[in-house]
Amino acid sequence: MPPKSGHHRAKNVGYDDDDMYGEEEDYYEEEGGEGDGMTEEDKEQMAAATLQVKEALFGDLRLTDKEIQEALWHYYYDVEKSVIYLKNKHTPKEPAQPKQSQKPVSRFDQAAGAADTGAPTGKHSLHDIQSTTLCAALSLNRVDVPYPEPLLAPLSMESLSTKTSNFFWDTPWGGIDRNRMGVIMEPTRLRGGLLGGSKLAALAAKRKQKQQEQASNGDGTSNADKAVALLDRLSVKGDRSAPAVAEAPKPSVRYQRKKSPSPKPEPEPEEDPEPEPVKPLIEFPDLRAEPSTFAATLCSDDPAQKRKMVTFASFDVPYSTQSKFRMSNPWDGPSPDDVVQEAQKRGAGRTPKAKKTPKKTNGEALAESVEKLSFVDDTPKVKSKNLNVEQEYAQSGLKRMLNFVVIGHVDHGKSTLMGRLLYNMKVIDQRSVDKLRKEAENLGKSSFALAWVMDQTSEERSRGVTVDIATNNFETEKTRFTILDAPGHRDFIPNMIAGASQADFAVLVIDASTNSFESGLKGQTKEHALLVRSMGVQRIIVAVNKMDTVAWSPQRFNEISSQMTEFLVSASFSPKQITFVPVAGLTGGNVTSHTEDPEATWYTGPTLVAALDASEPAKRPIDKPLRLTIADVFRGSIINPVSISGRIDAGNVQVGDVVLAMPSNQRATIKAIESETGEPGDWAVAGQIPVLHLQGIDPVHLRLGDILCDPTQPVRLVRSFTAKILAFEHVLPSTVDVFRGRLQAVGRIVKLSAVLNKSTAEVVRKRPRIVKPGEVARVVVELERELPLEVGVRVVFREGGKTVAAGLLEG
Ligand SMILES: Nc1nc2c(ncn2[C@@H]2O[C@H](COP(=O)(O)OP(=O)(O)OP(=O)(O)O)[C@@H](O)[C@H]2O)c(=O)[nH]1
Repeated sequence: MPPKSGHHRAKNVGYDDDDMYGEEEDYYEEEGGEGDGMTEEDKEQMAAATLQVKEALFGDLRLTDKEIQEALWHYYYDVEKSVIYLKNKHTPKEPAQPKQSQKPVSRFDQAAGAADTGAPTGKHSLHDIQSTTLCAALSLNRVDVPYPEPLLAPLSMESLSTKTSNFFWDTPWGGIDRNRMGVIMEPTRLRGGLLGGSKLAALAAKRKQKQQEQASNGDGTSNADKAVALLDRLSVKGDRSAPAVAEAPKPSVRYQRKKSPSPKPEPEPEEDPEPEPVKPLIEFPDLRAEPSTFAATLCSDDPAQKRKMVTFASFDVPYSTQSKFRMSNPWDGPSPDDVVQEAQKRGAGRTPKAKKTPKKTNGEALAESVEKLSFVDDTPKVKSKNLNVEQEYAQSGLKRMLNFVVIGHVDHGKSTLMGRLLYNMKVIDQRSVDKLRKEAENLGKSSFALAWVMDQTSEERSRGVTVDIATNNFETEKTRFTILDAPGHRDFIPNMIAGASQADFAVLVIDASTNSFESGLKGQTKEHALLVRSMGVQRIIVAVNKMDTVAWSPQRFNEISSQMTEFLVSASFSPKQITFVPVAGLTGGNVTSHTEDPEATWYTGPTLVAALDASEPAKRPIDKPLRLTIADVFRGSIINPVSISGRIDAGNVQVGDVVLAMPSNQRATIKAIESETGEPGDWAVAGQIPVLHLQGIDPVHLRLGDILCDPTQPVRLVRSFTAKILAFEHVLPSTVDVFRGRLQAVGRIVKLSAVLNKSTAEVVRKRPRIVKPGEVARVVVELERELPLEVGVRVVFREGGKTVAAGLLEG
């Protein structure tokens, strides 16, 4: 007998036979000692219990002590249970009742009965469906698995024929096509595991077989009890004290152990715990839908089944059901591309037939006509008056016209001086000057008020420097002047060059205040002077400015004059063409009238305006072919969509003339002409800077620096040229930026031909390796792109932000 400790433990929990077997086996091996294993206490307890059982039987049964003790051992000295057991076992049995249904039916028998008959006994319920469906879904086998109580609710015959789809007949998706319903395939072979091929299943099968044999032998009375006992063993027992009226002694393999001396109970039928898997005993109603193609393909081992399902569930794509689709061969006939190409071939050479235009709505017609209107150039053709412009100019009695460029180092007072000039010449009124002064004061730049007469952009005003050429006009009694105010900052030298290229003469402004003149010499004072000379400017007026800051010192004035004369003469200016005027642009001294400052009485020379007026204009090549350098392009005006302004270098123009823009090589007609002062006119001549309103040309073909020329004698586009240059820096064969007015291109000095005499232009030295600053030389230049250049035009070479040389194109 096992010791008590193991006894209690085994009774507290109901285990599966498999579990108990292994567990107990280990246990006995540990305990396996000699003798019956009963302690003295056990023996006493057994003897007392045996007496009690005998008393309880009252001699009803003649039983040996061994039989009684066997029962007591089995029921752990429980006298009551042992008595019941013994009575049941040894009381003669009555013949089996023919109506088993009248007997209390255990739950196991309910399930077993269902398996036997294949017919459920109760009503169809949701649980039925769920249980059977669940079983099918999980185990994929039909086995006699003990179900939880709710799942064993009786099934009706009706449910047998019930399909899963019928159950969902009232759901929104109940009418789904059969071939679109999900299917679970039953595997073709049994799987192992608890629900498929466990010992439990085998045991149940064996028991069922035994029951059938007993029933056939007429011994079916204890089937139900045994079934219940089996069920009880399969569930956890929470209450051992509950009466077990029909409970049979629990069959246990432990008593069959070799070493156990205890009396052996009756041999149980479950001798063979590992029977072969047998056919499932419970046949559940077949609620499965047909497997889907996917499931059949994936799960089924049966190729025939797979084929069947594929055939069953395959369906045509929608449009393939149309006979037209089925019958047609997409490769019949030519491809769409072939059709198009064939049609194009046939249509080649034929005049296209007028398309049948669909009838338009009023709105569409209106929109179309408006669109047409916008593209129709309704500008009337400009007719030329065929004037003799040279004769017109001679007879016009116009004042002579002079353009001058204002140059000098940054902040030496150029714009202020010009502002004062314009103010004194009544070009701008006091109100305008007051307004500018106020604005300048607000920005803390009150001293710049007069400069703002010329510097009109916000950038120029906020930075206090001139950026681009500013133009303005004024007149004296005999001359109409155009001012070209150039920026003094070295960053804007290309703009200064553009201004210088339009000028007849130059006004060089020098700050007379201490150190400013000297610093200017190192800066742009000399560079500007050299540049304008190189651009063909011969006359120069030097305005020694800010004389108020040096108390109109004649010494300072003379000092500056002498130094600058020396330099300018060295730069090829004729002394006769150089004029010095002491001025104060801010206060207006000597600008248009002599200053009243007593310290300035020593100066008796001309005022600035007088010096300007004393200038002689260069000879105007009015009779030459037209050459106009574009200085500005305007677009967007409704009346005049495209306009340009620029100096006429040579020739003349009149309204109705056709001009050629180079290098774009586009023609345009002159629609109207305005003078520098905005007065309309019929013609303009060389030396003037008119505004020309053009038609018949897109503004994209017009850029700053381009040339408008006579279409019959156009300017040449060149890639290589020879020039006579004045060197400002050492000149070597190298890459340079070539400027022609505002036109610019990258070029390379490929050859130093000769160093020339400055006055006579005779060759001094052939093929020099280098040209020194101040020397005049002949060089050959090649350009990266074509520029409109011809003999006599001025070019400037710059390198690394510095002007290295400037000169005249020779060929
Ligand atoms: N005292 C005094 N200051 C002057 C005179 N002329 C100009 N200034 C001042 O000099 C500063 C520069 O004057 P601007 O006219 O802007 O000089 P700028 O040469 O035109 O300068 P950029 O165009 O940028 O090269 C301003 O503050 C002027 O008020 C002058 O005659 N006397």
